[in-house]
Amino acid sequence: MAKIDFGGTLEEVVTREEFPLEKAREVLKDETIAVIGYGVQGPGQALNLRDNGFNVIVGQRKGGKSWDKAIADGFIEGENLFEIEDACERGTIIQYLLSDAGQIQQWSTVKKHLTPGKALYFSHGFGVTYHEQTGIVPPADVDVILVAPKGSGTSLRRLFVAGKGLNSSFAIHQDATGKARDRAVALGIGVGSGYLFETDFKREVYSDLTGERGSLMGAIQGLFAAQYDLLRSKGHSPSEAFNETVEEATQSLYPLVAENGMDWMYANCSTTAQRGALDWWKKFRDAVAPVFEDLYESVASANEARITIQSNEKPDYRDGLEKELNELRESEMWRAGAAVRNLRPENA
Ligand SMILES: NC(=O)c1ccc[n+]([C@@H]2O[C@H](COP(=O)([O-])OP(=O)(O)OC[C@H]3O[C@@H](n4cnc5c(N)ncnc54)[C@H](O)[C@@H]3O)[C@@H](O)[C@H]2O)c1
Ligand SMILES: CC(C)(O)[C@@H](O)C(=O)O
Ligand SMILES: [Mg+2]
Ligand SMILES: [Mg+2]
Repeated sequence: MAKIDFGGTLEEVVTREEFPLEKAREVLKDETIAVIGYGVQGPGQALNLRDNGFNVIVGQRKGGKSWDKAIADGFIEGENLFEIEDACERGTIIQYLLSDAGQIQQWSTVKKHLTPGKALYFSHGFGVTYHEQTGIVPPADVDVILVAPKGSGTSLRRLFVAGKGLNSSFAIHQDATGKARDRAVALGIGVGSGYLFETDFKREVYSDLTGERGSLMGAIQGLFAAQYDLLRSKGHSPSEAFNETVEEATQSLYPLVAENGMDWMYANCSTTAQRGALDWWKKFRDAVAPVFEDLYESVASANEARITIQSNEKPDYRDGLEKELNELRESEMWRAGAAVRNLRPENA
């Protein structure tokens, strides 16, 4: 593995140079990879694996939009698209990509087909780490591995098509065959990862739940809303408030951060902006630090897992979720956002 200096800490990562696609194909040449679930990660991983030349089948509950999407993506019923149980029987590697709640409900079906020597693959440490809540305890004679792309399945596919690659973490929970590590890394390369860094199931789920509730999704909406609401309350127009809060961030400044880091983005703004940002960022950090402490505690105590599982068990959960997403979409800030997006020259 390549040793990389991450800000002073040496870590080993797997790159495409040392583990090229040809090697991944060799490791998995006799495997049937059954991707179970065709929601968001399922399509990204299944299509990338298929395009990379692996033997992929899809298992998905028949009927409904995920099944239809698999058909639209070229999977053929009875050939490489099956009901979940059928695919689990055929697969030598079972990529368990149902929703985390769906994994609990289908576990007894999947477990039946985990015969000795197969591999059970997750893209999240959730089911195994919170086994007391999920009941997911794999049999001892199968490999249990993880490859967790660090981003949406939509981005995994888009970046692959563009010739780029999302980074993923990987982990080995159980090595029953002596091949678990090679299988995990080969699958990580096969699904289109840019590079792979090692973790374990618990660290993956703790960091992932913190990230998505925090700076990736929850905190960012909170920060945007607080600034937008302030500007509106002080008499600024919606277009001004939205542009100064969201549009400039996503369209102008975040791409600069992605390209060359925060200091470089700062250096490409005025000295006035730099003075202010350098003076204020620590105040924001200190204000939210206690919230992040609460968040991590809620993750580590399994409280977040409990909330996720219990809310998903409600029969009307999907309707409620849609209502909450709609509330966000219909808020003034995001209606202003829709208008702003329409005004981008490329959308005109
Ligand atoms: N969404 C992402 O981009 C993303 C990113 C990284 C990791 N992950 C992880 O990947 C896994 C899959 O996540 P996802 O967001 O793609 O899932 P999802 O919510 O899109 O669901 C995937 C599929 O599960 C099926 N499903 C749900 N409940 C079911 C049930 N009870 N019985 C049968 N089928 C059922 C649905 O038909 C759906 O097609 C999860 O472990 C998740 O944490 C997701
Ligand atoms: C895409 C994310 C947020 O990284 C993933 O963790 C998820 O749960 O969907
Ligand atoms: Mg997640
Ligand atoms: Mg994530």
